[in-house]
Amino acid sequence: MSEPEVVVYANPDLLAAAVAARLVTRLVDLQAAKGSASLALTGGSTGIAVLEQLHQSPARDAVDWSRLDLYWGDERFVPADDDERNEKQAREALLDHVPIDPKRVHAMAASDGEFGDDPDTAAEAYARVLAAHALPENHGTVPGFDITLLGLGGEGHTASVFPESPAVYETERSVVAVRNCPKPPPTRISLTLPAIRRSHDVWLLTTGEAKADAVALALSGAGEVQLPVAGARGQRRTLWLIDRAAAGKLSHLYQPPTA
Ligand SMILES: O=C1O[C@H](COP(=O)(O)O)[C@@H](O)[C@H](O)[C@H]1O
Repeated sequence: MSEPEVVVYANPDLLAAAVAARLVTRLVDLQAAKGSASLALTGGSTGIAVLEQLHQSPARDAVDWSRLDLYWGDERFVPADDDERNEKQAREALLDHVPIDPKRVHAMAASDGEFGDDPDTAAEAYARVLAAHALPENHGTVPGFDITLLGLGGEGHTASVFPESPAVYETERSVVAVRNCPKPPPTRISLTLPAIRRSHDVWLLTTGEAKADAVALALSGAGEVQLPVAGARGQRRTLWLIDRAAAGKLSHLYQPPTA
């Protein structure tokens, strides 16, 4: 498992543009090296801002979108056309604007979808999707995503794994239903921390002073039960890509150079 590395950007706009550029470079390199790439998307303000930046960037055409598998780290369990849905936001920000192969877009079910209004059934179905795409070298039932993008909450949740919730104790399942979330909407589907940790790279994206305590705690050895984001690590690389405000309670070593 990799140790966290931190990159601090001066402001949220710069962060979104720089992460979009980093994504293009990494996806192009992966596709050149092995033909295709896999990316797990996040919801949340910073993750969606990155997708919007990618949409605006001419460099997006360097990616072969037809050779990309897309997954989600979590989903709000609402109807398909609900504006809260992470998939809907990602489609509007980017996916509707690039020539992606629809068969390679692996979204979690909506509450009015084929599994009905039962998040447990929808979570089990997504676990089966993951298992079907796991390769022998993944040694299990989860694909080793090349890149997993994650956000975090001020209380330390990541994906939809909240502090002290049943999901944070899950060690067997790759995907779980989550109920009674402190952040609305209350019902969600989420990858578990063990599934996230199968990723090659985990990129944690966040901005703003409201996240500064969680960032500082996660990077100073907090436990994942109290602060789930502390348990989000990649096998190859764990990158914290944050703005100056979110880095406000870290040591000066993490601060960007002053202009
Ligand atoms: O609800 C969610 O929130 C988190 C963080 O969102 P942010 O707007 O505070 O950046 C996100 O990581 C997660 O995917 C999403 O479902």
